[in-house]
Amino acid sequence: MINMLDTVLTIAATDSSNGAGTTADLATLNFFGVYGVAAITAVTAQNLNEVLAVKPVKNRIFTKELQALSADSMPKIKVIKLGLIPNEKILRTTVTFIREQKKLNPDILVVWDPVAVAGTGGELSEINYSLWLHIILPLVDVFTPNLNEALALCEGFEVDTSGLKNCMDSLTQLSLYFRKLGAGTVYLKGGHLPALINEDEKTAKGRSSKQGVSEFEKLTSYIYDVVVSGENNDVYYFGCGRFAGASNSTGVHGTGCIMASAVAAMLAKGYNAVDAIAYAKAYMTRGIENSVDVGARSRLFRHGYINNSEMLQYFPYMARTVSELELICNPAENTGFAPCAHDLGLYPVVDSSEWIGILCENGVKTMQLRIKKPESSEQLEQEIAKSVKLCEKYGARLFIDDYYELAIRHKAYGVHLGQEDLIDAKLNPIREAGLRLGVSTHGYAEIARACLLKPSYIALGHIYPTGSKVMASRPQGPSKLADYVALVDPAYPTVAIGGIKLHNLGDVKSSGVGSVAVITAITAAPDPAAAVREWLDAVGAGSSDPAVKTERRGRTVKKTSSGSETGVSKSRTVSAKKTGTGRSASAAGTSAKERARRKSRSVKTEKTSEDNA
Ligand SMILES: Cc1ncc(COP(=O)(O)OP(=O)(O)O)c(N)n1
Ligand SMILES: Cc1ncsc1CCOP(=O)(O)O
Ligand SMILES: [Mg+2]
Repeated sequence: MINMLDTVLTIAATDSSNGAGTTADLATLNFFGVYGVAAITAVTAQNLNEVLAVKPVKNRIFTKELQALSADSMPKIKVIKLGLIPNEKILRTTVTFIREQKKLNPDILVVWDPVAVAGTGGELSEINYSLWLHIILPLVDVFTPNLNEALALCEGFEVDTSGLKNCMDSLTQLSLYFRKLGAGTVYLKGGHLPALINEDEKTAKGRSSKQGVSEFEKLTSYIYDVVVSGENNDVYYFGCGRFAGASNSTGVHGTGCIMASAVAAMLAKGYNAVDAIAYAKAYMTRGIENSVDVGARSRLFRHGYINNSEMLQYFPYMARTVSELELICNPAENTGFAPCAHDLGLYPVVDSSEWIGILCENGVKTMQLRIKKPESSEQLEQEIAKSVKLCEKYGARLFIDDYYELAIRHKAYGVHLGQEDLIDAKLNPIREAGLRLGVSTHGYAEIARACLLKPSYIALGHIYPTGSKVMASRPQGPSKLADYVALVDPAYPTVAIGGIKLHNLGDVKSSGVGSVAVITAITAAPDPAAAVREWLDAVGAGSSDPAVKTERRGRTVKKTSSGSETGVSKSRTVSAKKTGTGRSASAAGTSAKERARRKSRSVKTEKTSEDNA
């Protein structure tokens, strides 16, 4: 169903082939469930081989289009997406219009896809954008150039292609150039990178490989996009396989327009820029993998309604450091963490071994020791050691928050780490010691990062306002929680956290989440033992653990005929393997209807001996 109030205005040209331009923009917006309106800047005669003609509309008509669309009789525009602008007259009118709109509504967002040349090669605009950057970029919230466009706009910049690290640093510098000129989030798409690497470098990089995958292969077998966003210029790397099916063509027609429209749609739906980009990339991968070869130079993108139950296989991976990004290039070594029960059930988070004792005695089977201000390192270690012993005695799963080295030393069941913790944490020792890893996420981009690390479970938060932790993001709410669960389940066990109380538990359970983590609902209860029992009745203690360590789910990275690897094959199993046990009837949110729906899904599940237990 389209939400008519989430309105996106596309300012762009028509494309007679409907592969790109305003009609493709409107199609994309439609498939994302937002309402699209268009102000046409030019009429182009194009097909999948070439641009035959570009005819700008008269500035007088263009001005009238904008006037009509911003009238009170129309839904309020939330996002403006800029595509092909053929000449300076139209550009001036556009800039004036955006300034006026931003004055009237400071929340309006602008996405700019700097179209100058068609994918098939034809010149589309007579504007020298380099001269306009300082005027346009301060008005732009998300700037989405591809590498060729970015290099054309930053004359003299040379991308360092000597290895993945240097290359990512170089793309970050290029993105920062646009940020300094005023752009909000810069989303630099790196698909054109291989064309910048010369033959000599190929052999040199092949020899310099340490891990069996040459630097050349790393740079050419995958696509890396760089996103720079936020006050601190936070860097996000998005990586995905390269689509092998496009090798006989110039690519898929219209991807720049469609991608920018998908980002605009997600912004209109209220997602932040980085989450919008993560989801838009998944939409792109699905449409590109299913694109149609009609025997022309470029292929036709295949649109479709978004449906989270099938989107995980198309999701990009996100990394915050280049060493994390390397995991994409070494899929065989990226084996993932030990699996845990698919439904962890009630999951109280407490700050002392005394609390751990109370939980164990009252039948809780999953819990976390989260000590934020230890009295001393000795006291911290003693508390961890004591808690591990208690949980061993009662057959309960104990996750240790943050202190993974102590968790390894004392052989806890698992560790819980947040997005910031992951930047410095050494994950190999956790994996090698067989401890489970739970990872916090707060939206699509962080889920994309969690999926790269292949944790034992994914925590989704914070669902409601919480007084137990200062949060950088907004509460997700139960509807987004349901979307996230539909995306990652059954590939990963899920845990909901943040502000969950008995009065909102029904909505949380309806999402199908496998576990509910709470702090104050139990620790601030007048009778904690009674509260634990009440919560256990409502949520359940979760299912039992898998009997044996099974193969971690992950993308099947297929070799293409040229020998390069691609993670884009249909046969990949990113969402296909459920390594946990079957769901217990009392598991959070698992209604009979929901279980039946999941069973009928076409995902293969891997049974363990306990599935039938
Ligand atoms: C189950 C669960 N989910 C989320 C968190 C939060 O972890 P993190 O983001 O690292 O924040 P701190 O708890 O360390 O403050 C959690 N601990 N447990
Ligand atoms: C640690 C943490 N991480 C996300 S929300 C949260 C606090 C949850 O506490 P409460 O259940 O009291 O809202
Ligand atoms: Mg933490």
